[in-house]
Amino acid sequence: PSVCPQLRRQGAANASLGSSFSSLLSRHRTFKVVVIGDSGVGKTCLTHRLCAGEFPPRVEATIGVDFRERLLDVDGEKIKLQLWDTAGQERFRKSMVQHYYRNVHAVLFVYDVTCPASFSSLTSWVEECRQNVHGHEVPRFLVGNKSDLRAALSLGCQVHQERALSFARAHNMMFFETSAKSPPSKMSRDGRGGEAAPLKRQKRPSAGDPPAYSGSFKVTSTRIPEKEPYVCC
Ligand SMILES: Nc1nc2c(ncn2[C@@H]2O[C@H](COP(=O)(O)OP(=O)(O)OP(=O)(O)O)[C@@H](O)[C@H]2O)c(=O)[nH]1
Repeated sequence: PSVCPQLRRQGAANASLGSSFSSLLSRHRTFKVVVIGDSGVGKTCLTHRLCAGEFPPRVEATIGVDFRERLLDVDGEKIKLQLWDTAGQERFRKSMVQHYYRNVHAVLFVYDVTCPASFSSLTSWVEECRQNVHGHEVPRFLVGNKSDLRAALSLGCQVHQERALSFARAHNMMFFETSAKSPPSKMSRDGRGGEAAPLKRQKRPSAGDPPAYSGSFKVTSTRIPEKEPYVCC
């Protein structure tokens, strides 16, 4: 049957209104989380693990920034975590720094537990964050990565948890230690990398205390051979 052009136009307008309304409903709140730290500490591997559920078979130095997303269910609400995997090398990041921190909701400072130099650099990463995040406090997290390598190293070459914990306290951060490569399998629940779960509370936080935890990201124990070993110091 033929439909008069006016009705057809009206129908099309209703359909388009309906589809934009439903896309509005399915839109999730998005939280921008920026991941910062020296080159080689494992920012790409951690964010890949969190979003793809595996340790990446090969990685290259990040240039500028890579984006990864993960949908999370928080108290029944779906939220989108937008992870900004930033370049650790100065030459690949210098023009981008302001963009990293614009409208950021949380910052992850990553160091390598087997590389004390990457821990020493944290002071300048924290300072960079302070200079670029204006007007509001953002939650900040300290993440010690590559804990799977601890056993193979002498104690002198490692960053001790107590040291990291006191840094976290001094800078009002939560602290987690983890491995993007082979995390503790007992923390795995859903087969994907995901929520950070404190393993052991170091000290009960009180109103005056920064929240400090030692823990692990909940990730799978899939093992994929690395392309080439990364040497820190
Ligand atoms: N053993 C072990 N190796 C890791 C882990 N995470 C990353 N690596 C290795 O560390 C090296 C550097 O990892 P990336 O994720 O590229 O480091 P990045 O911090 O993103 O480096 P930039 O992109 O240069 O800033 C790679 O060889 C990874 O395979 C980990 O948890 N355990």
